[in-house]
Amino acid sequence: MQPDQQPAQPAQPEMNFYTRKWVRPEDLNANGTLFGGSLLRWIDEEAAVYAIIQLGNGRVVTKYMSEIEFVSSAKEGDIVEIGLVATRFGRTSLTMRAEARNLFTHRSILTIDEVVFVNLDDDGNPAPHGYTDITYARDRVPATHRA
Ligand SMILES: CCCCCCCCCCCCCCCC(=O)SCCNC(=O)CCNC(=O)[C@H](O)C(C)(C)COP(=O)(O)OP(=O)(O)OC[C@H]1O[C@@H](n2cnc3c(N)ncnc32)[C@H](O)[C@@H]1OP(=O)(O)O
Repeated sequence: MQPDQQPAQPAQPEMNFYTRKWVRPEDLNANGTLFGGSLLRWIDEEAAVYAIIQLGNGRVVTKYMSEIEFVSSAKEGDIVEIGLVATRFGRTSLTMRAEARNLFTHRSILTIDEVVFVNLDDDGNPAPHGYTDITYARDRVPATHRA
């Protein structure tokens, strides 16, 4: 390697935007734009499904969300895309990064650097999940939810 060359950085896993939500009248705030509570509910649900698929356990709970800044909004009839990517597999937790963006304007609506879910046992206590990396298959879907 030449002295002025930087070592290659490990590739960051790409964020996938699987979910699209149509902004309905009931999702609006008094300003006539997307109600933040609706968006956070969609993100929490999406993160729960993502965590279940990654950790192979239907019993996961939201533990922590880092700072949230709404940088733009959406209006009635817009489509909001929600993206997630796992950034850290802990012992009992999974940390994800989330982004919501407006499909029509391509503008980011918000990003959340850390959304932490905890894997629970049958008694509701944190339990080791045993995973260290992202699956792109459906191989960890809990047996109770497999066809
Ligand atoms: C395909 C199949 C579909 C199936 C079908 C789908 C249905 C899809 C339905 C979706 C539906 C929506 C579902 C939404 C999910 C809720 O809305 S859950 C409701 C809101 N959340 C709660 O009620 C949780 C309340 N909190 C608790 O019960 C306890 O705090 C917990 C979670 C049991 C953890 O207890 P604790 O004493 O903090 O445990 P502790 O061992 O200290 O920490 C556990 C882990 O959390 C981490 N942690 C603790 N504190 C923090 C913190 N402040 N920040 C970051 N990490 C932390 C620790 O570092 C540790 O991680 P690891 O190092 O082990 O990896």
